[in-house]
Amino acid sequence: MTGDRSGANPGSDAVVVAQGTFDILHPGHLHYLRDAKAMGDRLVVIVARSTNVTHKESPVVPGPQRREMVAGLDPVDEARLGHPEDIFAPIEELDPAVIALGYDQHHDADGIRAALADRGIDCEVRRATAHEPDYEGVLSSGRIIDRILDERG
Ligand SMILES: Cc1cc2nc3c(=O)[nH]c(=O)nc-3n(C[C@H](O)[C@H](O)[C@H](O)COP(=O)(O)O)c2cc1C
Ligand SMILES: Nc1ncnc2c1ncn2[C@@H]1O[C@H](COP(=O)(O)OP(=O)(O)OP(=O)(O)O)[C@@H](O)[C@H]1O
Repeated sequence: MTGDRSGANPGSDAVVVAQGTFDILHPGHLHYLRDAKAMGDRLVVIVARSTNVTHKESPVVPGPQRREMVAGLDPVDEARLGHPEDIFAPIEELDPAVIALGYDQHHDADGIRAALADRGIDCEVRRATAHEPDYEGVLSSGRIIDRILDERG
C-alpha cells in the first residue's frame, strides 16, 4: 500500500494506529494487530495509560511493561504509551491514514470521526475483526486473570 495514501500526508507510508490496554497478551491481541497492520503500511500502537483505563478493572501490568511487550510483536512497527489526558494528541502528531478500532472496543466510531473532524484530522476509522470464536483458547486478559484466580487462588 506504500505510496497510495490519499490522506493528509500523500506519498508517504500509510500509518495505521491501533490502541488498547494489552494487560496480559494473548492470540486475540495478535489477531487484532495483524488485522490493523493489513490496513496500511506502518502500525503504531498506543498503549493506554493505566489512569485512563476506567471502563474496566485497572491493568495488573504497569504501562511501560505493557508497551515493551506490544513493541516486540511482529506486526508492530512502534508502540508508545498514550497521552495522560488527551487521547487525540498522539493522533495529531502521528497523522495516521487509519485508526483501527478493536472489534469490541467501547469507543463509538462515529464519535471518534466527529472529534477528528473538529480537529481537522483527515483519517479513516475502521473496525478490526474478532479472532475465530471456535478457537480453544482464552482470548481475553480479564478471563485469563479470572482463570488464574479460580484455579490457582
Ligand atoms: C483513537 C484513540 C486514541 C487513544 N489514545 C490514547 C492515549 O493517548 N492515551 C491513553 O491512555 N489511551 C488512549 N486510548 C485508549 C483509551 O483510552 C482506552 O483506554 C482503550 O481504548 C481501552 O481499550 P480496551 O478496552 O480495548 O483495552 C485511545 C483510544 C482511541 C480509540
Ligand atoms: N479475541 C480477540 N479478537 C480480536 N481482537 C481482540 C481480542 N481480544 C482483544 N482484542 C483487541 O485487542 C485490543 C486490546 O484489547 P484489551 O487490552 O482490552 O484486551 P482484552 O483481552 O479484550 O481485555 P479484557 O479481557 O480486560 O477486556 C482491543 O482492540 C481488542 O478489541
